[in-house]
Amino acid sequence: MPVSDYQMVKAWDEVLKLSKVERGQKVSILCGPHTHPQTLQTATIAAQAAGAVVTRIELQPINAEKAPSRDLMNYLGETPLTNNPVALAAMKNSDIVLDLMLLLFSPEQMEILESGTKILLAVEPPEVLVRAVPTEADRERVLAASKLLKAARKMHVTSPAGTDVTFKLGDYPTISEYGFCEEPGRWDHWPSGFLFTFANEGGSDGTIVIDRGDILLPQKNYVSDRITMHLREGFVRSIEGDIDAALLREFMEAYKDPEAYAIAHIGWGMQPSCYWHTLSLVDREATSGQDARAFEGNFLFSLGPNNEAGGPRTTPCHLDIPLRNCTVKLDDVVVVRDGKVIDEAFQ
Ligand SMILES: O=c1ccc(O)c[nH]1
Repeated sequence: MPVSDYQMVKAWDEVLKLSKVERGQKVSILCGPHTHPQTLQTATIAAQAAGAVVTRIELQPINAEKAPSRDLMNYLGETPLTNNPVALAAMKNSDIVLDLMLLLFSPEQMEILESGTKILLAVEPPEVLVRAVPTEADRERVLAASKLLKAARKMHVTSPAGTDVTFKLGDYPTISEYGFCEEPGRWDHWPSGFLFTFANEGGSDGTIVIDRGDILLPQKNYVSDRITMHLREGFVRSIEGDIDAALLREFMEAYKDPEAYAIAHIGWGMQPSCYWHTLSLVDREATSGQDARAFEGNFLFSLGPNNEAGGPRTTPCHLDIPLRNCTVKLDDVVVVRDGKVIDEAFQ
């Protein structure tokens, strides 16, 4: 349903409080012509109400000639912040940046975070943001799970559809997303509620079957016939299936970048306020698909860049693929069984 400004301001109030935005702090709101006006206006009001010094930084979009669609995650890495020292300096001098434009997987994002500035990404439409306002409980639950993921040296994922893949772990950090930034230098995404790490270089082997009903992002569609990926030494070596596989192959080939086939982040969803089915209810261009990334019990794997975690790959081709009904095992502990999160594993 449509969201009232009052409701959206209250949602921002909660998120800014959880992010410890205090009187006198410097809040920069990064936006572009595609930013949702209600999100921008209510973020500005809530930041002022928190007593912050508020600056809006509007940047013009780039890469339209390179990206196959308007989706914000269709072409990552270069952003309107690239070669813009004026805006970069403003953000490095802020306590928090509310990113309503999307900097994900960009060197500039890393540079801003290293300066101690917090970055909270929020590009979902207001009705999604209001439905999935984060809570302290989300943070505690995701952090409890991340303790196990940090200590794991192997992830084994299976499914009735035929997925049977093993990832060697330990070389990359674990990233927890729970929708707010309470520590300096932290990046988060509202809404979220999931966690992931990146597989060791060359350490991913086996088969991933994207089953009927599983989701491809940024395509934002439910796969209608199975896609089978064979992985060897960290890269997808073949993508087999019918029309969905052919579309995915052509999408990836268009980037002309071998790094597009590299396994990137792997993890699972833990957000009870996000759902598998909602993608069928929203305008595809209005959402970046966070419901699909965060819904409880998915196994989420991605392909492409891993610079976010200090890895060497910066390919602009980034796919996020959440699967249902998987069983995820860390060393010998099952954390998701048949698509259900096993909370006892994190106690
Ligand atoms: O929130 C996000 C969104 C995309 C992604 O690849 C990771 N986390």
